[in-house]
Amino acid sequence: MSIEIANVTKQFGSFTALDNVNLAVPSGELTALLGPSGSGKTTLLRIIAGLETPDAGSIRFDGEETTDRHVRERQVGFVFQHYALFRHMTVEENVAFGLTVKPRRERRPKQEIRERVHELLRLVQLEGLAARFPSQLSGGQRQRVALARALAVEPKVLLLDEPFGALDAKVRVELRRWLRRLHDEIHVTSVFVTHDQEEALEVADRIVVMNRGRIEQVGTPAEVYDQPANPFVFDFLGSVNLFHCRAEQGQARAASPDLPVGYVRSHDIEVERSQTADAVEAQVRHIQSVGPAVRVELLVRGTGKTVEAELSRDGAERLALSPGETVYARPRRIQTFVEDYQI
Ligand SMILES: Nc1ncnc2c1ncn2[C@@H]1O[C@H](COP(=O)(O)OP(=O)(O)OP(=O)(O)O)[C@@H](O)[C@H]1O
Repeated sequence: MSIEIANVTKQFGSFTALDNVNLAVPSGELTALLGPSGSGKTTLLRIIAGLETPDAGSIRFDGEETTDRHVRERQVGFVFQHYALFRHMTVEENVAFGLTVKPRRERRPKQEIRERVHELLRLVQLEGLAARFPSQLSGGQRQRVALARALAVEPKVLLLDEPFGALDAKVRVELRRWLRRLHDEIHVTSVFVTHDQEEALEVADRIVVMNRGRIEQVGTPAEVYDQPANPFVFDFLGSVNLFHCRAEQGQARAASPDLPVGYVRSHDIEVERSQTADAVEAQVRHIQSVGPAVRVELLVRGTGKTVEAELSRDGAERLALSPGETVYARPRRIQTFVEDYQI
């Protein structure tokens, strides 16, 4: 089921939460709505769900006008950050819930519901835990139950609002990989809200970058990361360092304060012991190991500005840097934008 969002605007009092948003969500894809807090991601998801009505614009499911349809008729499944499982029900009963509360004429026979629930528990890899209560599960297991419950009613669209937001970092990473594999199996059109760039880059087929109620860019993870449409997207998707330089086919040329500002990712800064044409002189301020990488904070000579280079452990060992030393920072890959933007 495809979703088309056309000219959607939503105000809360005088505050514009969504400002003329247009978006096409292709059928069967996993789309991430990514943006900082307050950018309108949840509001857009709730409008797709039918939990919120837009002030203007329309929502179509497979080309069919859905804007005034009740949430129940839209056939959407939800998973929220805080697993809203029924505490007094077992895992099996939780997953079966949507099927057992259907009107009698639509309800399937008990045995069929049981089979469907067990099929779903197999899918979310929780078959052995059917008889447990939510309090006897880990956070990650609860979210998988919530997902199985959402899928039980065979939704046409699956909506997930920060589904792993309340989990610790390691479980988050495991679950997002698992969600990606699950989506590859079931292919239900899914929209996923997150403010975590890494999560969006790793999980989604397509990323919608939002900012202040507007869409800044829509693209594949590689497109938004490698070809950001503007400085906001560049900034939101990773580290930013500003260099005064001229970009020639992505290569930095010279470094003088009179040249325009270019945007460089930390891992695209080369630290060298000797001066080259496109490098700036800098002093090592701080060196920090972060897992497999080493971050080096550099004070650029004559500007008072700092940049951060991210080196591999091997690279850092070869350089054997110490704080206070003079080095040369050379941007390998540089992005410039016509529009002026202050970070
Ligand atoms: N019911 C409401 N009444 C008033 N303002 C609201 C309401 N719902 C959302 N807002 C405001 O609209 C803006 C967008 O909110 P929304 O929840 O869509 O953002 P978000 O991008 O999902 O943020 P977060 O990542 O923090 O959840 C926020 O500034 C929020 O305070």
